[in-house]
Amino acid sequence: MRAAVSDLPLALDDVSLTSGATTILDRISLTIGPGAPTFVVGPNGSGKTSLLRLCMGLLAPSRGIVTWGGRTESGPGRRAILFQKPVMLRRSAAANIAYGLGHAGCPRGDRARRTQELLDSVGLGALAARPARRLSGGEQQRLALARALARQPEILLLDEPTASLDPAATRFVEEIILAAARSGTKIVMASHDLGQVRRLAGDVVFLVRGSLVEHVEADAFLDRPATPQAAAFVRGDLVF
Ligand SMILES: Nc1ncnc2c1ncn2[C@@H]1O[C@H](COP(=O)(O)OP(=O)(O)OP(=O)(O)O)[C@@H](O)[C@H]1O
Repeated sequence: MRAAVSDLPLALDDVSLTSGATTILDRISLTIGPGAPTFVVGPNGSGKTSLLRLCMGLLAPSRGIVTWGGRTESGPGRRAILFQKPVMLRRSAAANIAYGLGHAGCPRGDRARRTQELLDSVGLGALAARPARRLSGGEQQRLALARALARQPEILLLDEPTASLDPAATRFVEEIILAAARSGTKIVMASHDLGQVRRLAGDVVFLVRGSLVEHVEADAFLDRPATPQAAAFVRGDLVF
């Protein structure tokens, strides 16, 4: 199922995104390589979702270029993206996964077995027949992760996947994300949650009002922020 070419490194070179007179992202240069999860962090409206959409190839920059493994083509490649509120098909949990597998080119004869494996891997093996839309928020997020992982992405972009989950559900989702990272999937994840940054992140991309303020190791960001904005954000002060 995997293509031979790599989408890594994912690089933004002097990238801006504008809409009319509004600058959403302002001249960002950034290289994301393989390894531990990269976290995109910043206040509301700082451009995290827009950056993830650019990284997926869902948006084209207004200026600059985005490259995947040195290539500018923005086809679906080896990437998957998961939004905060996943959209489930009006079918069973299993059918949602099977649909993802079909899209990924999984042979029909292998789909039932792979579906069960993926459901088991996110703790939903017993809920295969449950209509997906009747699952709890945390279960739906786990199902969405399994559906995204069905495509065996090289890069998995996650937009605040635990934002509306309680601590137990958050922990479950974090474990799935870590397992994916350990098995070689590059995670690029937007989050507001500094505890989550400490638990999961390798490096941090810190945005304020569409500008890249810091791109550093997570420990450095949390313990030795180099800019006043990052220091204020880490302290929990309001950053505009
Ligand atoms: N198509 C668009 N047209 C105009 N402005 C937009 C568009 N998309 C996003 N914006 C604006 O760009 C800014 C960044 O939005 P974005 O959703 O990327 O930020 P975010 O950091 O993900 O925010 P949040 O943390 O609230 O989800 C916001 O002020 C938003 O209103």
